[in-house]
Amino acid sequence: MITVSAAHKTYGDFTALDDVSLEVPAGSLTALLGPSGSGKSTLLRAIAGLEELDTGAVVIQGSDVTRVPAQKRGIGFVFQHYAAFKHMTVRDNVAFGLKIRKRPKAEIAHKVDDLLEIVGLGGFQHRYPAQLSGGQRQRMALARALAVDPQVLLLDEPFGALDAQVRADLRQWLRRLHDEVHVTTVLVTHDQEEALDVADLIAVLNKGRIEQIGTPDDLYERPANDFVMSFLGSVSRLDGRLVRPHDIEVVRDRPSSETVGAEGISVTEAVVDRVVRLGFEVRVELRDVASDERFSAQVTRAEDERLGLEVGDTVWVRPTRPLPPEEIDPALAV
Ligand SMILES: Nc1ncnc2c1ncn2[C@@H]1O[C@H](COP(=O)(O)OP(=O)(O)OP(=O)(O)O)[C@@H](O)[C@H]1O
Repeated sequence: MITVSAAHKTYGDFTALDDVSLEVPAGSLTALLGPSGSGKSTLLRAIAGLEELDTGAVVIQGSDVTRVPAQKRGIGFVFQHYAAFKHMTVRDNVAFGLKIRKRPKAEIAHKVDDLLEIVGLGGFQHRYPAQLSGGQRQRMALARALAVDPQVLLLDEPFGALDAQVRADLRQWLRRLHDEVHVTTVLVTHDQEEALDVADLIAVLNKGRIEQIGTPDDLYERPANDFVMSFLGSVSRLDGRLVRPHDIEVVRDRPSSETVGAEGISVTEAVVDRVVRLGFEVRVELRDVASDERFSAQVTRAEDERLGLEVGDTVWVRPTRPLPPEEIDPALAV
C-alpha cells in the first residue's frame, strides 16, 4: 500500500498540491486522472521521490519514505518519453538495473527472458531501441522498470505519445500484465477512457486537490460533484433532467400510455438534427420539439440500423436512468 498524507507542494506562489491525501491499496492499479496542470505528475513524482514535498508524508509498504531518496524507494518509473540506452540492445536495456545491482549472470538472463515474454518482446531481444515501434519501446520500458522487482510501479502517461489505436491496445495489455504481476501501480492519465478502462480505483484531481476517489463505477454512477461528473463523460439535459447520452432511449413511435409517466419519467418528442456514426457508437443530435433545446443521445450501431434515422425525422425519447437532479449543475449539460 502507498499512503500519501496531507501532501502540500508549492512552486513560488503557485500551489501544485493542496493538502492531498491518498491511499493506494496493495496490488491495485490506481489512476490519477485530471486535466493538464491539476497536479497529477507532481503527486506521482512526490511518491517516487523525484519531487520533495513542502509538508506531508509518503509511506510505501509501511515505511515512511518521505526523506528517502528516489533510488532507495523500491520504485519502477515509466515516463511518456522513455529514455532508452540507444547503443544497447533491448535485452541489455532490460538487464541494466540488474547488472548495476550485480545480480548473478544466470539470474539476469533468466529474468530478462521471462520479462521479455511477459511484455510480448520475446523475439526482439537483439534489436536496438531505434528498431522498435513506439508501443514496443514503452513495453520495453515497462520490462526494464519491472526487472528490479519494484515495490511499486509508477507510470506517467506511459502511452501518451502513441496514436489512439496503439494506446487502446496497450492499455488492455497493461491491464493483463497487471493481473499477472500484481505490483501496486499508479498510472497518471488525463484520458478518462483510459482510466475507466484499466484502473481498479481512480483519484480525480483538479487544481491540486482530489475531488473524488472511487471505483470506475462509483465515479461514473455517483459523481461527487459537477467537476467529476463532467470530466467522466458528457451529459444531456432532457425535459429538465440530466442524463448520460447512452441512457436515453430513442423510438420511432410514441410509447404507449403505460410506459409514459412511469416513475416520473416523461417522454419527449424530438427532431433529428444530425447522426454521427463513430464506429460502434452512434451519436444522435436531437432537438426537443416543445422547448427547442438541443441534446444528444447515444445509441448502438444496431439500434441505429433498426431505427434508420435520417436528419429531419421525428422520434420519441425518454431517459432510462436519469441522474439525480440536485447533483448536477445545469450549466454543464450539453
Ligand atoms: N518545477 C516546476 N516549477 C514551477 N511550476 C511547476 C513545476 N512543476 C510543475 N509546475 C506547475 O504545477 C502544476 C501542476 O503540474 P503537474 O505536472 O503536476 O500537472 P499535471 O496534472 O501532471 O499536468 P500535465 O498532464 O499537463 O502534465 C502546473 O501548473 C505546472 O505548471
